[in-house]
Amino acid sequence: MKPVKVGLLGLGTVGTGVIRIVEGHQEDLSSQVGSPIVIEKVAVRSMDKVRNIAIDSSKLTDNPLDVIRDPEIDVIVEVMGGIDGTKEYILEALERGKHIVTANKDLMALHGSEILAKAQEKQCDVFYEASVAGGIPIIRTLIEGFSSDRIMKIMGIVNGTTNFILTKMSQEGASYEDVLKEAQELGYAESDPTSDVEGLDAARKMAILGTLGFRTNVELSDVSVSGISSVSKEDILYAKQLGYEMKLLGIADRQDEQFSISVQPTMVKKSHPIASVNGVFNAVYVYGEAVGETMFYGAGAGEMPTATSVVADLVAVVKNLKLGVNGLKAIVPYKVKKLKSDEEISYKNFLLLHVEDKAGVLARITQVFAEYDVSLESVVQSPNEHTDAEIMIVTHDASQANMNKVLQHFESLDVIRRIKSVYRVEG
Ligand SMILES: NC(=O)C1=CN([C@@H]2O[C@H](COP(=O)(O)OP(=O)(O)OC[C@H]3O[C@@H](n4cnc5c(N)ncnc54)[C@H](OP(=O)(O)O)[C@@H]3O)[C@@H](O)[C@H]2O)C=CC1
Ligand SMILES: N[C@@H](CC=O)C(=O)O
Ligand code: NA
Repeated sequence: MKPVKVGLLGLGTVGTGVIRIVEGHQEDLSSQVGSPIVIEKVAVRSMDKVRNIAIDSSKLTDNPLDVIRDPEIDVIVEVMGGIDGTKEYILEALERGKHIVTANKDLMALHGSEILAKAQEKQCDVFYEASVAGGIPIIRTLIEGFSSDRIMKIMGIVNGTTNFILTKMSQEGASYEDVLKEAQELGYAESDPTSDVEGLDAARKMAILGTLGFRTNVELSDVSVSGISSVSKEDILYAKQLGYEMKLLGIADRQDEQFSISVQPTMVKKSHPIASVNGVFNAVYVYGEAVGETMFYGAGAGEMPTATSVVADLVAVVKNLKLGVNGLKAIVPYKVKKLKSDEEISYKNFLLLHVEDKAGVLARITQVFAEYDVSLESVVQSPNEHTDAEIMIVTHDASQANMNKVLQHFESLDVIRRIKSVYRVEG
C-alpha cells in the first residue's frame, strides 16, 4: 500500500498534537483509509527551537515552499496560522493540486470563499473542522448532519480562552490578567491574545458558522463584536445574583431570510444548557426549523482536542482520494445576504446604573424607557455605601434602535451618575 504523504506547516501546539495522533493512532488510521499516513515534511519558523516532540531533523524546513512544492506530498496540513503569507501558500498548494486541511479561522473567515473557489476549480478538498470550536465536529454537523434542515439560530461559546477566563473569574474570583496568562501557557490563546479577549477570534468563527448555517456569504464585517476586557468581577457577581452566568456568546439569528450576527459578553439564564459550559469547553447550540434544539459540547482549544479535528479532516481527504471524489463537497453559499437593521434586531438587556439616591429617581428612569417603548422585566435597587444607589434593570425584548435611544437619553439625564454596564441577556 503506497503511503499518503502529508506536509505539515507549523509544529506548535496543534502541529505537535497532529504528529502525536498520526503516529499514535497509525494502525487505526491506516486501516480506515487503506494505506499508511506519513508526515513527510514539516515547516517551522525556527529550526533551532527545542521541541516537546521527537522529530527527525531531516524532515524540518524553515521554508513552507519546500513543503508545498514537494511533488511527493499529496495533502498540506496548515497549522501555522497567519493570514497574508499563509493564504498565498494555500493558494499555491491548491494550484499544484494538493488538498488542504487547516485550523486557521482567521484565514477562512476572511478569504474562505476565494480559497474554496480555487479548491473547486482544482478539484481539491479544503477541510477546516478545527477552525471552529476545536474538537467539536460542528462544521461537519452543519454541512452534513443538518443538510436537510433550515437553520434559524446558532448560539455558541466558541472561544476557549475567554470562557476559561470568565469561568475562573466567576468561580474562583481570579484576576483577569492571571487567568489570561494561564490560558496562554496552556496553549489556548492565539499568538496575539487580543483577538481572543476582544472577541475577534469568536467573530471569525461565527462568520464561518453563519455562512454554513444560513448558506449566505457572511463576512467578518457583518458580525458586530465586543469582547470581555471590560467585564468586571462585579458584573459577574451581579449577573449571578439575578440568576445568570456571564458568557462571551456568538449569536447568529435568522428570521425569514434576514439575519443578524454578533459576539458579545452576554448574561445567560442559568437554566439554559449553554450557561453551564465552563473552562476551556465550547458549546454550539443550533436551532433548526425541523430538528428543533440541539447542542454540541467539547474542548474548544488545546493540543489534542484541536488535533483530533485536524486528523479527522485528514482521514476524510484520504478517503476521498481513494474514492476519487475530492473537491466535491465545498459548500457554496447561494443566498442573497440580507442583514437585519437596528430596528429589526431585538433582545433583552441588562443595565447597571449608578444613580442619585433620592426620591423620584426611579420614576424618571422608567419614564425614559416608556418614551422609547422599552418595557421592563425587573428593576432592583440597592443602596450602597456612597451617596449613589445602584439600579439593576432587565428589559423585555427591545429593538437595538430603541435601546440606543434610551442609552443616549441616559447620558444627559441628571439623576444618572454613570451607566456602569449594559449586557445582552439570553434565556
Ligand atoms: N491552539 C489552539 O488551541 C487552536 C489553534 N487553532 C489555530 O491553529 C493554528 C496554529 O495554532 P497553534 O498551534 O496554537 O500556534 P503556535 O504558535 O503554537 O504554532 C505555530 C507554528 O507555526 C510555525 N510558524 C509560524 N509562522 C511560520 C512561518 N512563516 N513559516 C514556517 N513556520 C511558521 C511556528 O514555528 P516555530 O515553532 O518555529 O515558532 C509554530 O511551529 C492557528 O491558525 C490557530 O488559530 C485552532 C484551534 C485551536
Ligand atoms: N484561541 C482559540 C483557540 C481555538 O480556536 C480559543 O481560545 O478558542
Ligand atoms: Na470543530
